[in-house]
Amino acid sequence: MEQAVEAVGLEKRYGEFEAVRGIDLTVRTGEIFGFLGPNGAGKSTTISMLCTLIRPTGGSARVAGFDVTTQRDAVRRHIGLVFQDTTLDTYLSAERNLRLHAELYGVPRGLLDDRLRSVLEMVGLWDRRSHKVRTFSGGMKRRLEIARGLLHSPRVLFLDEPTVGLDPQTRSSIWRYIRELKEAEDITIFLTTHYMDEAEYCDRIAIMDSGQIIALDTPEALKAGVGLDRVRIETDDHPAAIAALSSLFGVTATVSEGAVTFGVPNGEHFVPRLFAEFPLPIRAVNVARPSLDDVFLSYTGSTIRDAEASSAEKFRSSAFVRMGRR
Ligand SMILES: Nc1ncnc2c1ncn2[C@@H]1O[C@H](COP(=O)(O)OP(=O)(O)OP(=O)(O)O)[C@@H](O)[C@H]1O
Repeated sequence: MEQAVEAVGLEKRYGEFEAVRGIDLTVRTGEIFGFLGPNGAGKSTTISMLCTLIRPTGGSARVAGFDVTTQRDAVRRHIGLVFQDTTLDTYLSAERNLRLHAELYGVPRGLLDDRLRSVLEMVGLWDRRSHKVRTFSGGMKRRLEIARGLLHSPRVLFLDEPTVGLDPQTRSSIWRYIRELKEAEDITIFLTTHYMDEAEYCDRIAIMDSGQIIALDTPEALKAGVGLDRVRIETDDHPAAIAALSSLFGVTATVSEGAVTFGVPNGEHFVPRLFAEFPLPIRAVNVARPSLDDVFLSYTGSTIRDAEASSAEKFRSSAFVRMGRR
């Protein structure tokens, strides 16, 4: 069976700046594939190249079997898009928006009514089909966009940050639809997110940082690869605690978010030893299995949140320099 997405050395440069640095990637037909990374990592740029919205400056990619540079129309006919900014006509009804899209994509008339009903039912909007979109909440609009993206039965559905800006309840309902979709349709879903918890729902994820894929596997395998549980302890004397941890157990600890933090291979076996042998009072202890944030941390040395904060900082200081130069 052909792969849903295949990229080889895919690259996008803006002048000197390499937004995407020659990535290799294969997405299997039928999987939910997530692209995870901090703001500015290159996720949207990659997805835009795969959707033929921007042209690569190097490498190649095929989507649904078609080349994104030389067979752009064929790629477009076989994909659905849901992007961050809404492109719905809010003065029209939900159904009208979908019918316009169907015309654009040449959905056969004989199939349209059934298809319209099935996608609107899938996202729970069949009863609201005749309402104007401007009366819809943010979550309903996003669901309608997902329905629209599916209307022409695409082979690959691209979702760029499908839940950004939505409240937690709406986010989880969007995810319910995405998972149901995978059961109901013969489709591959390729999405970007910077929410760790959402990446957990994907069959496989690629973690992206500074234009490169730094890890690619199932969420479980990536977390298992970290190999260490994270232990956090609160004490009255952090430097003494760090020294004791090093001399007694040979672990290297640091202070993170106000607690002494370190990794050990088997957290639940380590904690009883800690209480038995540790020379200082322990006020609180917390043990956690590795998260995807720990995966990111182990590859890049910083958390996704820190990476985003530092890229925002870089942006602010370059804006400041630009302003100063005026
Ligand atoms: N048209 C452009 N010209 C110059 N630089 C660009 C352009 N588009 C994107 N970039 C830069 O490319 C880098 C990657 O951007 P991209 O939007 O792909 O990141 P992202 O991972 O999708 O982040 P976000 O979640 O914020 O969209 C960023 O540093 C961005 O500033």
